[in-house]
Amino acid sequence: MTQPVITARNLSKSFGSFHALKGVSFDVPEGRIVGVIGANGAGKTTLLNAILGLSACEGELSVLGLDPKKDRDALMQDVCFIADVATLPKWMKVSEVLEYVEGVHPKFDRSKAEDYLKRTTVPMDRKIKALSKGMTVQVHLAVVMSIDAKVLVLDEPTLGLDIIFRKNFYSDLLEEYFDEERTILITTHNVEEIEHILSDVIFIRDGQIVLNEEMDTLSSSYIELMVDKGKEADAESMKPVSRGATFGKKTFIYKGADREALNALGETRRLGLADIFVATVGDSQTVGKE
Ligand SMILES: Nc1ncnc2c1ncn2[C@@H]1O[C@H](COP(=O)(O)OP(=O)(O)OP(=O)(O)O)[C@@H](O)[C@H]1O
Repeated sequence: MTQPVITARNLSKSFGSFHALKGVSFDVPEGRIVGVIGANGAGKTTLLNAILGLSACEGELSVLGLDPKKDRDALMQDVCFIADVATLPKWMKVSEVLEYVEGVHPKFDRSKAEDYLKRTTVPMDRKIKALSKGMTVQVHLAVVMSIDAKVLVLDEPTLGLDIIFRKNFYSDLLEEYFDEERTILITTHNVEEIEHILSDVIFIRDGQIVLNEEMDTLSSSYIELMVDKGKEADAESMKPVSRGATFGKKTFIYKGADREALNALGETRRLGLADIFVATVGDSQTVGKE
């Protein structure tokens, strides 16, 4: 078996007395697109920053066989990222940003970035400070998508972008950028927009991983049942993981239950990732429900 691209063992991070990551362990193999999903303040950015060597953590962490904190310069040859605060030098023109990245990054393909930007309304000769918020993100994404990296880390990459660009971005990411030699880690609160591209999902709550599963396994194991009147006791006996109500009927969510048996008790349906998150992580935490 090939080495995982990312290996984390018992990773912890504290800010003063506050524990933002509490003993997190996981592996990410090559060629996966992993969604890191969690509520506000759950620890997603803290985890991604550790992977990028931007902050020191306790525990063991290896990315492409390197220690991100000690070997950050070497790691950045093969790792690319966009943080939720997309910043670019405000005084530069868009064309100068591309020129600059071309000068400093040997794996940057300028013509590819220009092609991406041709599909937008971003003017090449405008200064970054004169772009709209969404346009700045578009420039940043065009740069990142044009670097031949092994690991791409995207922290809320589409914040501030319009819906059409967001859809196009994710389809470009899957169709044009991704291949089995690349690995992508992505966080977003718009879970519905990314669930179709994910191969794996990690749910984080209060600095801990509460679920780490392949997307296919996850979506096939959760079923929602809208219980027929009079069958509530039978539905309850099949041990739902969460309970709710819609249109005056009880709705129960099951993990790994026999769908045939559930069909006899009412209407069943598969759940989307946002609903699975709410069912497993809890109603007090919200994600993908904006
Ligand atoms: N530099 C810091 N100093 C103190 N506390 C911090 C610092 N950075 C993060 N935290 C705290 O750590 C926790 C996790 O923050 P983090 O940014 O990782 O959350 P997140 O899951 O990315 O949230 P969001 O979805 O809101 O971006 C939060 O409670 C946050 O306030």
